[in-house]
Parts: sequence; C-alpha cells; structure tokens
Amino acid sequence: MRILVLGAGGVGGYFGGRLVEKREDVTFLVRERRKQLLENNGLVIRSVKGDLTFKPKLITKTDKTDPFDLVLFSTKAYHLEEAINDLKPFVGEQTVILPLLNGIAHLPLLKKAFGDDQVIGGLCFIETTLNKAGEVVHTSALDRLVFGEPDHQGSERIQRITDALSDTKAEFVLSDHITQDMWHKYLFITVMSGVTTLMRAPIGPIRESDGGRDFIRRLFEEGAQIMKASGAPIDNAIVDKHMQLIDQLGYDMKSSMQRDMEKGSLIEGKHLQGYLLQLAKESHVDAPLLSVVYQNLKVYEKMV
Ligand SMILES: NC(=O)C1=CN([C@@H]2O[C@H](COP(=O)(O)OP(=O)(O)OC[C@H]3O[C@@H](n4cnc5c(N)ncnc54)[C@H](OP(=O)(O)O)[C@@H]3O)[C@@H](O)[C@H]2O)C=CC1
Ligand SMILES: CC(C)(CO)C(=O)C(=O)O
Repeated sequence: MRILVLGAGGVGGYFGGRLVEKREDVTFLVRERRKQLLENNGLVIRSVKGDLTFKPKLITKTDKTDPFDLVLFSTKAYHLEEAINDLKPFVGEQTVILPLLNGIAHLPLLKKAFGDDQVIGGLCFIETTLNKAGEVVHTSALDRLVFGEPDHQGSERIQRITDALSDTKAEFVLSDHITQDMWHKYLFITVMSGVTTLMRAPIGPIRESDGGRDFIRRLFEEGAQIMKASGAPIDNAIVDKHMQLIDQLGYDMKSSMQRDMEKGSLIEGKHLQGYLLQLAKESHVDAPLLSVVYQNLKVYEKMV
C-alpha cells in the first residue's frame, strides 16, 4: 500500500515514522523549509518507546507521482485549506483520506474537496511536539491512532488499511464506531486543551486544586449538552468516562494546544472551542464556561 503522510510534524512524523520502521511504503508531503531540514538531518523521532532516525521519502506539492492509496492527513487546522489544495494532485478515485486532526469541523471541508466516500474517520491520542531542531519529541507512552469507516463497516479497503497499519510499535486501532469516537475525542480535547491553556498548568495541578475537578466536570457537561443539542451521537455516560480518563492521565500531561502556546505558535481555538460555541449558538444552548475558555484563547491570539 502506498501511504502518503501530509504534514511531517508531531503526529504525522511520529505515526509515519512507525510505519517506515515496519517497512511500509511511506512518503511525506512537506513544504520547502521542512524538506530541506529533513534532507539534511533525516526525520528524527525521540520517543519514550524507542528513538528512530531515518531518511524519509519526500515530495512537495509540485512533484509528479501516481495517486496514493492512503493519506494520513496530519496538519494543524489553520493550515487545512492550503493543505487540501496541495494534496489534490496526489489523490485519485481510490485514494482514502484518514484525517488525524483534533475536532470535527475539518470533515465537511475534506469531504467537499475529495468526496464523501473517500474520507474515513480518524483521531489520535499521543503527546508529541517538534523541538527547535525540528525533531519529533514523544513524551508519554501513549501513541494510539484510531480509524474506521464512518458508514459501511468491514469494507475490503478498511481491511487492507488495517493490514498495512498493523504490527508497528505504535497502536493502530480499527473502530466500528469512529464517528462517535471522533465526537468523544472532540469533547475531551476541547476541555483538556481548554483548562490547560486557561490555567497555564498541566492536568495534575488543575484536577487536584480545590474545585478543579468540579470545574473540569462542569465544562465537560456544558460541551456534552451542546453536542447532544446539535444531534451528535455521543454516549450518555461520556462525562463520567472522560472524568475517569482525566484521573488516569499523568500528573504532568499537557495538551498540544498548551505546548503550542508555550512556543508562541498559532493555536486551533477557532477549530475546537470556537466551532463548539458556534454549535451552541445554533442550538440555543448557554455556554458560559466555554465562552471564558475561548476568550482566553482569543486574547492569546491577539498578542502572539
Ligand atoms: N501533537 C500532539 O500531541 C497531538 C496533536 N493532535 C492533532 O493533530 C493535528 C496535527 O498536530 P501536530 O502534528 O502536533 O502539528 P505540527 O505543527 O507538529 O505538524 C503539522 C505539520 O503540518 C505541516 N504542514 C502544514 N501545511 C502543510 C502543507 N500544505 N503541506 C505539507 N505540510 C504541511 C507543517 O509543516 P511546516 O513545517 O511546513 O509548517 C507541520 O510540520 C492537529 O489537529 C492537532 O490538534 C492530536 C493529538 C495529539
Ligand atoms: C488528548 C491529547 C491531550 C493527547 O492525545 C490531545 O489530543 C492533544 O494534546 O492534542
């Protein structure tokens, strides 16, 4: 299977790297500056699950090659439109796009660009970031990528994809309820990135501060109420489940949005909290806590 990874950053670099390690046929679609760095230094992964350095197969948007079978779409949301345009020449009628962005708002854009049937569902749980040298730094053992057909389960193509993604050092998991999984992850990350950026702390001190757990829970409840009101297929027990997950996270665990803020980088507030607030408005649901979380992000964006 010819796999194209769009975006050789924290997520694409890591999962693409684990597939290269297994000797899958992986190419990375990158922009010029990243290409030069990767040509000079190789793609370097510093991981608690084992380091890896390799010379990646690279293309940029103007290169010519046959369409790929599978695309791991792993850019940030604020690069989505440009990335969709750059990807178009490498997508054929049989190409499957597996998006790994946090959130849900990218799905209609991808489907509009590539067709409903060519976009499957995907998400990941991982803690990676690029350091100053452009290396992928993976800081906790978590490296789960979940994927699946949104509508028709057990298709032949998903079986082929599952085979290609199996037996690597990372955890690739096929789901038969990926749409619900994506909404659940969307709820989780909206709250996780929301509280860690608002309180400028990893999850440990937040959940253990006086009233901290209660604040996290109320934000989950607010988000879940909005999602239900807009018809999202979420589980009735999801707030309890997510609170259990919050309690299981390492004391020092941060969100990727928080790490981006610490680096002074752009953030995905509009795509995550902003889009959920838009759904709240459309469904006439009050969202006082989420509004505070989003305002904090907008102030950061004003100053960055
Ligand atoms: N990192 C994490 O721990 C987690 C991240 N996520 C989600 O995964 C998504 C990706 O995040 P992450 O990997 O951290 O982001 P990064 O910023 O680390 O990587 C994104 C990469 O995309 C590249 N890129 C952007 N536009 C293009 C383009 N047109 N063509 C080629 N490459 C392009 C950027 O390259 P360039 O150098 O050219 O800018 C960059 O290397 C986000 O939605 C994030 O929320 C989800 C779970 C965990
Ligand atoms: C859930 C979490 C915190 C880790 O995968 C995440 O998605 C992120 O940091 O963006």
